[in-house]
Amino acid sequence: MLTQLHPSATREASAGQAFEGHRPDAPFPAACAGVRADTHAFFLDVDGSLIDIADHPDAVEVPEDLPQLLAALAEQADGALALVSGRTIQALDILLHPFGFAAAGSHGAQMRLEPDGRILSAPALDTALADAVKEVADGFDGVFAEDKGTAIAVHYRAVPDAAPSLRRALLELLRARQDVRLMPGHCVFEVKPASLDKGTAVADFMARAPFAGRVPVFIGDDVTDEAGFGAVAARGGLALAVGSPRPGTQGVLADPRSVRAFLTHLAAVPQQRRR
Ligand SMILES: O=P(O)(O)OC[C@H]1O[C@H](O[C@H]2O[C@H](CO)[C@@H](O)[C@H](O)[C@H]2O)[C@H](O)[C@@H](O)[C@@H]1O
Repeated sequence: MLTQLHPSATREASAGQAFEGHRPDAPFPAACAGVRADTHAFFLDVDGSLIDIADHPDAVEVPEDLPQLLAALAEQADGALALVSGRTIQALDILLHPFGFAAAGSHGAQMRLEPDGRILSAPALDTALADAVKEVADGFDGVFAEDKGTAIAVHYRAVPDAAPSLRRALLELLRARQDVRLMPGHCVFEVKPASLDKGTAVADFMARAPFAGRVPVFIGDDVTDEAGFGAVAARGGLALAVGSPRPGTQGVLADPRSVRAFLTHLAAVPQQRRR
């Protein structure tokens, strides 16, 4: 599924490109052998997997041809490609303009499953909780809260030493709550619905076309991706870590550049076969 946020998006994707900027620095892990665009479904984490981590969420640099590369692979996979991110789907659409990919946002609290581009969303966190989380964040110099509606990320990248006391304060705040949980990520603590994660997102996608019947592949770099790794493993799929091995992964791609090289390879193979 690829929503046309821009009228020429699908036509541009169909044209096919070489994506010359993404050459692998090293051979792909052995676990990648046999992965094909026409038989597999692709679940892709964004920050730290498709794009490099930056000092601030707004400071990330998206390689110029990444949207086009993802669109080309989505087309080769008959739409069986979804972004599975902690960011909101609206934020993903801005980063990957002009395309609106199938996506899970806010760690599964938002889902875009249908070709009409509609976003299904869990209820926003209650205002009292959101305000209390922001108050905790405001109590730490260099910490800031990113309110995503359905989840709040509390970022401490500028002050890593604050992590233990920040975590204690947030856990104390959530002590009586069963409906939300605190999830750690890269220099961030996320307050999010307890029942939704990247694993529930993968399960939702895999239950419907064009994902159903394909072998799922999840690529991610963080503890927040582990539910996604588990969901693909439960369906006979492949979990690939980025950077260093993570529990439940069968191979490691060195960095986002290597991930893009692998996706470039996958997008190119069927095109070559067709000639
Ligand atoms: O699930 P992901 O696609 O990996 O998104 C996870 C979070 O990404 C963003 O924060 C992270 O990336 C920032 C930019 O590189 C970095 O500054 C921050 O320290 C990281 O935690 C995003 O802001 C969050 O909302 C996402 O949940």
